[in-house]
Amino acid sequence: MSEHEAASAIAKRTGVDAHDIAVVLGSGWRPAADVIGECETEIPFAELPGFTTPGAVGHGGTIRSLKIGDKNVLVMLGRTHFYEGKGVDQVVHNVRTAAAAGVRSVLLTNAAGGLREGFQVGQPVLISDHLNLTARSPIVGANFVDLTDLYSKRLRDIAREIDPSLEEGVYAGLVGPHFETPAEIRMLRTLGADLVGMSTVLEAIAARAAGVEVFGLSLVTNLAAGMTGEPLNHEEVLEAGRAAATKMGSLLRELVTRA
Ligand SMILES: O=P(O)(O)O[C@@H]1C[C@H](O)[C@@H](CO)O1
Ligand SMILES: Nc1nc2[nH]cnc2c(=O)[nH]1
Repeated sequence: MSEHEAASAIAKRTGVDAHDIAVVLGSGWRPAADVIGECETEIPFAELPGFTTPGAVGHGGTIRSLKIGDKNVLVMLGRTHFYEGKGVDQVVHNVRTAAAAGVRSVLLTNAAGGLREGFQVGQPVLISDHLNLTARSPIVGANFVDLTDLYSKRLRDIAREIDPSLEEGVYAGLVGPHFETPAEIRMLRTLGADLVGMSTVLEAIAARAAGVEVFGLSLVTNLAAGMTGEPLNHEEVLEAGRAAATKMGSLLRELVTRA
């Protein structure tokens, strides 16, 4: 199924011909959806061409259309991850659909492990750049897409106007679904990563290829493997997301308003 079929289905179901901004909510971010704005139309992924219900717990599996100020906003509660084995095109169908629906900017959020000393659980971090360690690309063929300033400085500056305490970091996108070993976290730190996750990088590349401005925001839901000596688990990730939902939802709402 093409993204154009999904975009026309969204236009038909929402009555909105073109949306301006899309927000993708990662693990544990679902409670932030209600804070971002009042839902006008909600569509289960399963009812949209080419979408599948997310396999990861904590991913809502619906798309909401709402208005924030004069902007028509798509909020995607959940995503497909590459580790689900459905291929790269399935992972990036969300942002391709958003682009086909007319959005100019996509705000990608995720739950991530914190690698940098001083990062705390519950801390949001602006993604300044990424390391794509999936060994994959959503782009096929000799289309040499430029990725400089992939994570829009314009939107990062607006986010810092909203919350000057926001720090920036480099996000390492791995396949997962296993968490990293302590040795891999030491390697990633040597490679310059500040955050580690299992999403976002392929979506960001696909959005850039579609000419859509990209913003990325990680919520540090745990310190990366080996930093505390404690084991990692997904429930801890979801709990940190729930605890930060109101703050994260408010930040995203204000960012959409000013974007
Ligand atoms: O969609 P995101 O990247 O927030 O999901 C993260 C990565 C894994 O899917 C899961 C691990 O807890 O959370
Ligand atoms: N790869 C990875 N993804 C995460 N998502 C939330 N925490 C983590 C983590 O520690 N590692």
